[in-house]
Amino acid sequence: MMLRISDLHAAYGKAEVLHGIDLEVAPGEVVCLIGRNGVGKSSTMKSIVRDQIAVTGGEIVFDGAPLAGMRPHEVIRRGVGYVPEDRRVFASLSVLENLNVPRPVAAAAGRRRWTVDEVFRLFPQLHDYRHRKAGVMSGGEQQMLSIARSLLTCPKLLLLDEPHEGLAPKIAEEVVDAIVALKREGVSMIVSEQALNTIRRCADRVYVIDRGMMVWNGSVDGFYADPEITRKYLMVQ
Ligand SMILES: Nc1ncnc2c1ncn2[C@@H]1O[C@H](COP(=O)(O)OP(=O)(O)OP(=O)(O)O)[C@@H](O)[C@H]1O
Repeated sequence: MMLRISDLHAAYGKAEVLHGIDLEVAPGEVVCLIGRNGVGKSSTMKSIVRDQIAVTGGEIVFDGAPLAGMRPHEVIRRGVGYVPEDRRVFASLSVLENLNVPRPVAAAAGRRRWTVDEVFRLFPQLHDYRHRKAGVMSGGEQQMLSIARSLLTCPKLLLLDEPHEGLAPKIAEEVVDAIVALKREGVSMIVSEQALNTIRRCADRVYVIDRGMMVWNGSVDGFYADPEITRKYLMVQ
């Protein structure tokens, strides 16, 4: 397994928000994590990269090694790319300057190496806008930039937190195109979503989370075959 999360508990201060999450990602697999607003999708990703949240129980093993006790930059250096929901591009820097922020990663065994030229090939629009300040670009362009920047850390596993949020359908489709292209390159991914429509084209398996617990997992087809799952865990009640 590329990633194995077992019985994960995590908290903000004293408030536990994850109550025993299990999740696995095989090499090259795209797993979709879905659930309503506030159920713990972002918290699950933050727990993997040790970002702002305290892991209070359970285990996360990435690429054969437990991540316990690591700082965020160490997790990223080991090969986890993280594209947070708020994208965190540097608004006053140009596209090119944003892409020069990650320190170049030395080629490591089993890791696909990405260069700025290659990410421009994946996102030609970013090349056209390379001298433009990130702050004036659209949400979709900023999303592409955030993904492009994380690729420069040469991840084996990419965490995309609601990459389609707030994007027009056409732009959201372009993000899915990029996910499909990355999948072809062998990058494993966890993509969080509030609904499954945009991810249908690229997900291998689905995990449904509700109030800090994993309530269902299975194939994309299995998910669609059971409308009760959507009714129970995804519709606004
Ligand atoms: N920094 C924080 N401090 C305290 N509580 C938080 C913090 N961030 C999130 N929470 C709480 O943790 C729970 C899970 O939130 P999380 O952001 O993981 O949900 P989500 O499924 O990703 O939803 P969203 O669509 O809002 O991103 C929520 O109850 C939320 O209010």
